[in-house]
Amino acid sequence: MSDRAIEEKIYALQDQLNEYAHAYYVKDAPIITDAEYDRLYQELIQLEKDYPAYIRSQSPTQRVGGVVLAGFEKAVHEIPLYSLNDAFSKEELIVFDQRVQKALGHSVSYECELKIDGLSISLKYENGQFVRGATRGDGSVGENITENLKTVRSIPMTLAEPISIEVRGECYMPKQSFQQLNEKREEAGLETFANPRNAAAGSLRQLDTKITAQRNLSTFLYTVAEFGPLEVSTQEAALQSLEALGFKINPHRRVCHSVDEIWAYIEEYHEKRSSLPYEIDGIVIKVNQLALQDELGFTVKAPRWAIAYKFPPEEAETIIRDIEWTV
Ligand SMILES: NC(=O)c1cc2c(=O)c3cc(F)ccc3oc2nc1N
Repeated sequence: MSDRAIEEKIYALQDQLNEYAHAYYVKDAPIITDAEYDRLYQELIQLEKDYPAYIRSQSPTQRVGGVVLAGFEKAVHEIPLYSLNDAFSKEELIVFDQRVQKALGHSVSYECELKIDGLSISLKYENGQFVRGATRGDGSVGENITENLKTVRSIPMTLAEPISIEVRGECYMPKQSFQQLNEKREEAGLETFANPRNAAAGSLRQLDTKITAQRNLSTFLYTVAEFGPLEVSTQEAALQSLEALGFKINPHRRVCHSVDEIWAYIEEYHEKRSSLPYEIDGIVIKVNQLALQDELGFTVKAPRWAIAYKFPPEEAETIIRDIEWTV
């Protein structure tokens, strides 16, 4: 075969395996069997060994890590990552809604999303290529964990469009992976992680990225640092654009038009919480229209156009149930 033909064969195989991985890790909808994927993957491993010149950074073989870092560099966030104000009752949501309506002079619709209990991350792309990944840190300066995030299979190395954009979201460890990891650590006499969030944080802070690669981390992206590159006018449309670009977006979101609708959504997912394959600690409620978000702006530490409703801690509910029982 000519060099040109070999190059084309290897690039085509890399692209094909990336498409299968996207279906599996981002869409949760595999299109071929694991055995078929492994067979093609082994074929690519052999071809890249024979022709290393054709190993591209976005090849699926580069997801397994292997870089051992000396430490993490600082990563400056040009656009700060804010935190959310919290609400713990329906009454506090009513106050939030009234404050929004008063500031805008009219009622608004809200995008409600599950509040994933993971680690905030920021992903930077230039002309469609992944160039930097960072933790939130203090909101202005985080840690550069690009090499670790390259091993997170749901994070695309190449976007569907060659745009330059910075997206933000949550990196998390699925509950099942968390249980399996702790079982292994227990057997090895290692300290176990307290919860999936700590396990995800510990996995992203590994200096040996081969270890990160084995932790089965995943992501849900939920916002862009600035909406310029996307021609969208609502949070819902922004999420659909991020999905079209190749990001993993949480499907359990809902546009609500009143606090009662928001509260119905909260009760529904408080019920469903234990059946989800990942931890959530509440619900995030955002003004859906992006122009209205801009009008409301931010306080020193948080957006005025969003609030996080936090579920009551589970153990508290157990105690209350026990007390009722003894009466
Ligand atoms: N954990 C989450 O699942 C989640 C977190 C945030 C934020 O922290 C957040 C912070 C802001 F300043 C603005 C919007 C946000 O939207 C968010 N949306 C989410 N779904």
